[in-house]
Amino acid sequence: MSLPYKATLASPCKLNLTLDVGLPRPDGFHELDSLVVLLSAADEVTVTVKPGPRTVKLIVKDRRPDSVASEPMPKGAENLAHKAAQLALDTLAPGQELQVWITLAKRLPAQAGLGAGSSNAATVLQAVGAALEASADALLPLAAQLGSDVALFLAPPAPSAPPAPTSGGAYVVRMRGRGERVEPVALELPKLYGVLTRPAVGVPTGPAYALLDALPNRLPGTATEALLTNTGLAPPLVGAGGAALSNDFEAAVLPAFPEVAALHAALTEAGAVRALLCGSGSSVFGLARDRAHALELVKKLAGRVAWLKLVESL
Ligand SMILES: C[C@](O)(CO)[C@H](O)COP(=O)(O)OP(=O)(O)OC[C@H]1O[C@@H](n2ccc(N)nc2=O)[C@H](O)[C@@H]1O
Ligand SMILES: Nc1ncnc2c1ncn2[C@@H]1O[C@H](COP(=O)(O)OP(=O)(O)OP(=O)(O)O)[C@@H](O)[C@H]1O
Repeated sequence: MSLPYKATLASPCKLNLTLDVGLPRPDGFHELDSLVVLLSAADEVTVTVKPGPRTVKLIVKDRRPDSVASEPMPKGAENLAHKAAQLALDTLAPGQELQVWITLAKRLPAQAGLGAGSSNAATVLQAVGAALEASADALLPLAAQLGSDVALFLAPPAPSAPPAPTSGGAYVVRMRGRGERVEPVALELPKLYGVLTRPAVGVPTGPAYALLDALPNRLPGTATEALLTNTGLAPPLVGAGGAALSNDFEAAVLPAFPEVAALHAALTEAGAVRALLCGSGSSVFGLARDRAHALELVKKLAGRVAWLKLVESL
């Protein structure tokens, strides 16, 4: 262990290309089946691990524009980045005189379905894990304790997993269980471009699942399995009008949140190949044919939506 350790890392957001949500389990969580890519839009996390009295110190620099900054951003022990550091210290270095200092430059909106808080937690886990020379396998159970979405942000994949695509395509993860079971998928997806948008309102995750449960006679989607089995290695995501993309939350969240539905419609009207709700919302992704098309969408929508960003898959 070589201390002090210091790293500044991008903490990216995610996009569920498919999101099939099962019926509620006895523990209240929902069984998921989802294909996920990471997107270029990111927060920035600087982590320092050094000898000293056991403490976790967090500085949050809130860089979110005012238009999407109304959701609370915990600055102390409630912040997922702080929780991740505390959990990593307690589990990986019990009793050792070590401290973790974190600076979180927050750019991504919260309550957006982008998993930004989960990503922050995973980034901190990775940094503290690297400082303490912990194995990737040791971090996975910690991720699951912090939130359902945290594991998917723990890259690189386990050594036993198939390699990520090498042709400049997207790195795709299949997420199952309540979200904690993740495996890289050898899908040769082209790099995806699009515009990521968010209305002024956020959608909290728990209530979004409750809205889904309240839909009468709801049948969980099967888009993930269909995409993997029917289209083999080259899913025509962009070519087929984005028909392979799917999110079960759209049927519940769009009718309940008019601002989200309006944004979804605005993206379609602006010419996106497909407008897709991000996770449980409130962000909406507009899929573009290529980078030039994504830029065109940004120009059309600029000034009309609370937050937007040109993004590409990682
Ligand atoms: C919608 C997604 O973004 C899809 O990737 C995730 O499922 C959200 O994951 P997350 O924000 O990490 O969720 P957690 O913080 O673990 O849980 C928040 C709440 O969402 C609900 N929840 C979450 C995950 C899941 N598989 N089933 C659920 O029912 C539960 O009510 C839970 O209390
Ligand atoms: N580091 C953090 N970044 C963002 N939110 C955080 C963080 N730590 C705690 N939170 C709390 O978590 C809530 C939701 O965070 P997050 O951004 O992960 O939700 P989300 O965009 O809905 O993502 P998900 O796709 O996981 O549902 C916020 O409203 C905030 O109170």
